[in-house]
Amino acid sequence: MSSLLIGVAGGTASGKTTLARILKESFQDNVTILKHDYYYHDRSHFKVADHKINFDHPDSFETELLVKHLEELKNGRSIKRPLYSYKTNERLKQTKLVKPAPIVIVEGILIFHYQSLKDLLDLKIYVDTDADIRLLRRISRDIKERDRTFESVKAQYLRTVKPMHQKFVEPTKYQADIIIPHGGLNEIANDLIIKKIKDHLDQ
Ligand SMILES: Nc1ncnc2c1ncn2[C@@H]1O[C@H](COP(=O)(O)OP(=O)(O)O)[C@@H](O)[C@H]1O
Ligand SMILES: Nc1ccn([C@@H]2O[C@H](COP(=O)(O)O)[C@@H](O)[C@H]2O)c(=O)n1
Repeated sequence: MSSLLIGVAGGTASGKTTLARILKESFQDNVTILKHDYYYHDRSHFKVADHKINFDHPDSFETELLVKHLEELKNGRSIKRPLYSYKTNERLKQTKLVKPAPIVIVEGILIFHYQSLKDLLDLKIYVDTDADIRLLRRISRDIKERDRTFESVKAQYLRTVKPMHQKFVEPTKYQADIIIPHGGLNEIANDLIIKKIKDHLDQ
């Protein structure tokens, strides 16, 4: 059986990681998760506080490498994925071995932007959460987990995150097979996706 590739897109802090985690908890070793964020270009020479970097533009990622890795996984071969630090904006020297699995979830704000990536996906899910909720979540998360200050989150949001969302992320919503409102813990939507995955595993 070839792997089922599921793409989970949506704005920052919409609940992509939360959905991927719920699917992983349900299907354990049957699920492998790859984040587009692992493939950010190295920007360790900048500090986010400089507000110089645009992390929300499609060119910020090494998407060709992600596409290559997804093809490898789909063909049953392991890959060594990059490791990335949001704290230092750095692609680390080490890599992590990822084994193929029946379900591969790839998640990221911009994954439906690239035709080559979209073509690989068997199911495209867009997690749709209101911008004010996402911003509130992002402020808490970035301060707690990504070593940011309120001022830096605010400046980055206004300078790049919001305009890039409007220009590049939001339009990809209409590329999705399923749009999940109130992303993160939408139980009905999550149950429907779990059912779809079960059907694939039972084939
Ligand atoms: N339904 C929800 N209710 C409250 N907080 C949530 C919900 N879904 C996600 N979060 C929180 O919001 C933050 C961003 O969620 P996450 O799933 O990491 O989003 P994304 O991967 O889209 O950036 C995290 O701190 C997460 O715990
Ligand atoms: N060094 C970095 C890399 C990325 N970001 C921001 O992360 C967001 C994407 O991740 P989500 O979990 O929120 O989907 C994106 O909006 C980037 O601005 C960053 O701040 N620093």
